Amino acid sequence: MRYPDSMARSAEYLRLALPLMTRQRTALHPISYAVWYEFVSGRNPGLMQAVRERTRDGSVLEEDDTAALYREHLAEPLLDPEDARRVSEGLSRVLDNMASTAAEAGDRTARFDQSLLEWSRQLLDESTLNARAREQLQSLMEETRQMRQAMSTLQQRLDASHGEIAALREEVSLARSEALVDALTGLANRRAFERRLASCLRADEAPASPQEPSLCLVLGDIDFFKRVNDSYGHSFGDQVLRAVAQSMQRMISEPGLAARVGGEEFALLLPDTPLLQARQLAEQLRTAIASSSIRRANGEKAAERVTLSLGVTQLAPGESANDFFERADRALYASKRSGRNCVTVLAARAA
Ligand SMILES: Nc1nc2c(ncn2[C@@H]2O[C@H](COP(=O)(O)OP(=O)(O)OP(=O)(O)O)[C@@H](O)[C@H]2O)c(=O)[nH]1
Repeated sequence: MRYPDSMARSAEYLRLALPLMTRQRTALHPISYAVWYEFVSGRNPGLMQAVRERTRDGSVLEEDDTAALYREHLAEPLLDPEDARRVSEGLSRVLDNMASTAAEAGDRTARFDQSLLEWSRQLLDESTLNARAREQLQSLMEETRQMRQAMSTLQQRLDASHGEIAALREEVSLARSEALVDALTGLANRRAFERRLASCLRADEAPASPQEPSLCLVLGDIDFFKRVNDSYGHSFGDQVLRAVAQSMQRMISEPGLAARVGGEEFALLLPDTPLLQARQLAEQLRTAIASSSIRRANGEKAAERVTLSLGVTQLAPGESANDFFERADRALYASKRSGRNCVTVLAARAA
C-alpha cells in the first residue's frame, strides 16, 4: 500500500499541506492534494527537490506544473517493466512445455500412423477382408491422418506464438531500459537514481564497518543555466546538458552511478567511497566543466564557459534517503550562495 499513515499522521499532513496548497495557482483537487501530501510527508525526495526548485524565488505552481510533478514523481507507470518481464518469461516457459508436448504427441501420432498404414496395406491385400471391414479400416486411417494434421497445425501455432513472445520480450526490455534512462543525456534518470539509492541503503543496513559508512552523494547544478538558454537558445542548453553528462560518465565507474535528477541538476552516487575521495571527484568534475568550452552547433564561436556548483555528503548510519539527499542539496545551495563554481562538503555530523 502506498499510504500506510495512521489517521493522526494523515490529519497532521492535511494540516501542513492545506496552507501550502492554497498558496498555489492550482485548484484544490486530488492531484494537487497528492502532490502536497507527498511533499509534507517528506517521503519523496525527488518531488521535494522539484517543488523547491519550482517555488524558489516565491514562484507558485500552476496547474501544468502540478500535473507535471504528479506525472514525474507520483504516478505509477501503467506497466511495471519488471512484472511484464516476469509474465512474458512465464508465458514463454508454458509455451515451451506445450510445444515439446505437442512435438512428442505429433511424433507418436506419426509413428502410429505409419504402423497403421503398413498393417492396413497388408490387410487390404488380403482378399478375405470383407467390404465392411475395409470401410472401417479406411475410415480409421482417415481419422489418424486428420489427427496428425491437427498436431502439425498446433505446432505451427505454437511456433508463431513463440515469435510473438520473443518480440514482446524485446519490447519489454526496451521499455525497461527507457524507463530508467534520461532520453536527453543517456544518463540514469531520477527513477533509476532513486532505485539505486534505495538498494544502496538496504545494503548499508548491515555495513562491514558501521562506524564508517562509505556511501557518498555528489549533487551538481549548472550555474546560471537560464542565462545560457536565454543567450544561446534551448537547443544549445541541451547540448550543454549532454556535455556535462558525458564528463560525469567518463569520471565514474561501477558500482558508482551518474544520473540526471532534475532539469539542470545531476547526481553522482558513490558506494564504497570515502568522503575525501568523493570531494576530490566533485572538484575534478567542477574543474573539467569550468575549463572546457562547449561550441555552438555552427562550430564558429565558443560559448561562454559553463560552471557547476556542487555539494557533497556522506551517508550517516541508519539515515533515510530523504535526509541524505537533503543534506547534499543543502551543500549544493551553500556552493550557490558562496558564489557558485565551487564544491561544498557537509559531513553527516555537521547536519
Ligand atoms: N535547455 C534546457 N533547459 C532546461 C532543461 N530543463 C530545465 N532547463 C532550464 O534550466 C533553467 C534553470 O534555471 P534556474 O533554476 O533559474 O537556475 P539557474 O539559471 O541555473 O541559476 P542558478 O541555479 O541559481 O545558478 C530554466 O531556465 C529551465 O528552463 C532542459 O532539459 N533543457
